[in-house]
Amino acid sequence: MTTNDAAVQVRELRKTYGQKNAVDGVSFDIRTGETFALLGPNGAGKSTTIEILEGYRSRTGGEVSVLGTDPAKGGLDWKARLGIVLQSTGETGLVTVAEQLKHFAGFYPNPRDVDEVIAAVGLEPQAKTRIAKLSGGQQRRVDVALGIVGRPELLFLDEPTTGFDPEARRHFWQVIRGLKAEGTTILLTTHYLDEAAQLADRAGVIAGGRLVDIGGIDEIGGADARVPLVRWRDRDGALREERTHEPGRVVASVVAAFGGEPADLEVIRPSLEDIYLQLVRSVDIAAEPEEVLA
Ligand SMILES: Nc1ncnc2c1ncn2[C@@H]1O[C@H](COP(=O)(O)OP(=O)(O)OP(=O)(O)O)[C@@H](O)[C@H]1O
Repeated sequence: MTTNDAAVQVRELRKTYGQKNAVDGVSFDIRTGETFALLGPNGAGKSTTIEILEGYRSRTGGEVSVLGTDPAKGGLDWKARLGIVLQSTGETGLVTVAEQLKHFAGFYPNPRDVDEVIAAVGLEPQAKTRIAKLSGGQQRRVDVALGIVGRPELLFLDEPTTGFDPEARRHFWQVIRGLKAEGTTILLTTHYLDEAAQLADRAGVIAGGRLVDIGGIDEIGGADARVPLVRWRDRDGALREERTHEPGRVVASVVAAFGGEPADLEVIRPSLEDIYLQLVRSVDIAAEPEEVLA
């Protein structure tokens, strides 16, 4: 099932926990050098999928290839080609940031320079601080540093910026863009849709263990979901809206009809978050009767 430019291939992946279908027939590819975002609400099955790809979790069914290897059979050489930032590692060690990174760098054949990694994640002032004394967001940066110190071919980032302040998130995005430019393949999960829009080339949306959409980050939800919305308030106070490919024309005609500025006029271009929410809500509604019967 291997084609040369796919770093990850997943076919009909299934994972059950007792009666629960956590992952229910998911298929997708991640091309080499691509940043792929796996999006979905809490409990959708993202972490389970990622942990199977990382070789940390067994699967119930389906086929998986990661860098040409079945993760269930991946040895140390294969693991050394991966970088992993788990959802929460809770790095609370008594060692310093630099010591921990040096220790981890020793596990890899061709690690990055530890000082460079510390600078990349913005922890230079804390390099000699014990990890246990760092703030939550700073500890998260240590997790990210540990994920990239081995110069991975494939980097798994499971909600990497949770707890980051806004400036740290933007700094982190720059780090990821640098890794992308070097050719690193990245699988990202995040609940920050702006983060996915900033970083990902393609995305898959997973809900209830199923892939509900997949495509370029600008294609998720379909073209119709991106049609701008013009909204304004009528003279009688009612909110009016019109979806249109020509918002300028609609605004002009509304202004002309008003003979002036209409109240609460806005042109809304749906963000990835708007589109994602619509997609996930429509799946929720469709799934409701089944959930009740289950
Ligand atoms: N070890 C486990 N035993 C039983 N059920 C589990 C286990 N791990 C996950 N689940 C269940 O499987 C489903 C998928 O969980 P998963 O952690 O993969 O979701 P997720 O998309 O990563 O969610 P989040 O965004 O909250 O991290 C959930 O219903 C969860 O309760």
